[in-house]
Amino acid sequence: MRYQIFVDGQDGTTGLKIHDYLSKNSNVEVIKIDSESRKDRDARSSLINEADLVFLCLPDSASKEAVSMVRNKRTKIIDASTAFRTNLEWTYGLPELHKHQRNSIQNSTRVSVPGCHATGFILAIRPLVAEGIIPKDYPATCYSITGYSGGGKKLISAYSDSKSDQLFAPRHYALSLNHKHLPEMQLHSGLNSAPLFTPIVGSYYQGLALSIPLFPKMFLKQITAKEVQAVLAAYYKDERFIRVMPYESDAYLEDGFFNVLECNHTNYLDLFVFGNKDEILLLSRFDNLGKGASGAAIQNMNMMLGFDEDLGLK
Ligand SMILES: NC(=O)C1=CN([C@@H]2O[C@H](COP(=O)(O)OP(=O)(O)OC[C@H]3O[C@@H](n4cnc5c(N)ncnc54)[C@H](OP(=O)(O)O)[C@@H]3O)[C@@H](O)[C@H]2O)C=CC1
Ligand SMILES: CC(=O)N[C@@H](CCC(=O)OP(=O)(O)O)C(=O)O
Repeated sequence: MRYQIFVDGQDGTTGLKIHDYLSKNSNVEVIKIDSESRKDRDARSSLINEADLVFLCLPDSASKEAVSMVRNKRTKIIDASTAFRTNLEWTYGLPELHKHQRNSIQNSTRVSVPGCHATGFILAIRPLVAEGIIPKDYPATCYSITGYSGGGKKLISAYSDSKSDQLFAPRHYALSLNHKHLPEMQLHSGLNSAPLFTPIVGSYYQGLALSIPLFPKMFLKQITAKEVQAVLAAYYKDERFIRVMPYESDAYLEDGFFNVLECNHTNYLDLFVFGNKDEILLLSRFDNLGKGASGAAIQNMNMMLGFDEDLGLK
């Protein structure tokens, strides 16, 4: 049997990338909406209820509207927006979160895809909170550098169409310190409060690296950077897509610089630990359109439909 799949938001950045993946999967049949009807409520509703699984690749408000249109118990939903990521009736689509999460996703009909920055933060810090190394009330901070495709069609066209010098420089944003990923960062990291988070968008298409500076003197246990690497390596040892890199700070620099693009076009998330006796830096690197969005969405679909979790992903 081939599963019927509909992508609401099929012509957007995340939707198009999901289509690429689906086109290589012979177990699914993609049903499409006419482009000019893509915002027509009745046309969308009809396809949503026809499908076995629907990806929502829409702004939050349109995602909520789509969910309200489901009239049957069969249709499973994977939502890429921020709308349901902290809704406890939904399952957070991060199978590597802890040992029960994969099972929850497999049995769920409503899964939200984590935000890209949130993915990088949670996967790096959560094991250290769970292992009683970092206290729950640790005042965490993090910063991120990301490609402009994370901003969807609007930001992509701003970067592709403009010749403004400003766009050649990295640019901070969310400086009111209220980035939309903060609630999920708090809920799923195990920390009592959200980190102080400052993202930076760069003049390149895709690829993300999120850094978390840490002071071990504020930890519950005394531990070196090298031992932190070992804790993360043990925590993720059976995870196909999380690669905890060996503790070799200098090995990751090319001519003195870190390569943020190395995981592009894959579903890998690489975790690095750098440090000295007084300071530790956790760094997660991945493709914002891969493990940060469409790759993660496909990984969730594979689990929800009973395929191999890595089917079509590399
Ligand atoms: N880009 C990324 O890296 C990531 C994005 N996300 C999230 O995924 C969702 C989609 O993002 P992204 O693909 O980047 O966004 P895009 O802006 O690239 O695409 C969104 C698509 O949704 C369509 N759309 C808007 N409103 C409606 C509606 N009412 N009914 C039907 N279609 C509608 C748009 O139509 P039109 O063609 O007219 O613009 C567009 O094609 C967002 O919630 C975003 O936050 C999540 C993780 C990463
Ligand atoms: C450059 C840029 O604007 N990036 C987006 C990331 C998009 C993303 O992962 O998240 P959502 O799914 O929550 O939209 C941002 O930081 O808001």
